[in-house]
Amino acid sequence: MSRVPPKWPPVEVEHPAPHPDAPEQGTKLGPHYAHCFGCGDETEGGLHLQTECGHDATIIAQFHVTDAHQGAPGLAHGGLLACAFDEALGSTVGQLLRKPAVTGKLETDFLRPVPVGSTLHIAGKLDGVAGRKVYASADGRLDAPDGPIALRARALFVIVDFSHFTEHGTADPRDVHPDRDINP
Ligand SMILES: CCCCCCCCCCCC(=O)SCCNC(=O)CCNC(=O)[C@H](O)C(C)(C)COP(=O)(O)OP(=O)(O)OC[C@H]1O[C@@H](n2cnc3c(N)ncnc32)[C@H](O)[C@@H]1OP(=O)(O)O
Repeated sequence: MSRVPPKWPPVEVEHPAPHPDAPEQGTKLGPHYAHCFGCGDETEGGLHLQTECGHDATIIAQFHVTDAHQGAPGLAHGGLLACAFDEALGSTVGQLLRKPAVTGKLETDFLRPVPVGSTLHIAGKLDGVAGRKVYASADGRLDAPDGPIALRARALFVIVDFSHFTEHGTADPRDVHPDRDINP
């Protein structure tokens, strides 16, 4: 089976600089929402992704794989790994562009099994913007920032108005103000 990916990004894009308010390199980023399955600290069975701002406009996320994340005995479930990338890529878009966005498309290449007990080091970056479409990608390395690549993912995020979260979800409209026009 060919593993040659299609052209990425699939359309002509611009390469925006990170927003002036994007966090500086080394900044630890807490959960954007305590009940988020990907990063929340009040979700018992969640992924508890821990993210920080890396160098060269990257967002680095660490996912510690536990027994709660198994698919096959001793191995991480692929869907949960894809979820970790969704979260890491969403954080990359939100933190670097400071605009609310949702996942439109997520593609994941699973290159190596990810054992329980390992830590996946995910490095996300922006690949370009075309109107409301934001293209981002990430590599996930096993047990070290320079470990072997276990997964690769590419995603399209679509910039939305904050009302996306109040009309379709239960976000509080009072949370909207000019300094916090990002995902709730
Ligand atoms: C600090 C903060 C941290 C924040 C940290 C946040 C971390 C959160 C991480 C988790 C993120 C999630 O999981 S978000 C949850 C999962 N995702 C969702 O629930 C999204 C559900 N889908 C939708 O709501 C909608 O389909 C939208 C918003 C994606 C798009 O609808 P729309 O607003 O009507 O716009 P629409 O015209 O359809 O699409 C806009 C453009 O994108 C293109 N487009 C849309 N979807 C696709 C697609 N699958 N594949 C190709 N292209 C697509 C369209 O062709 C169009 O291109 P063109 O005509 O302009 O060329």
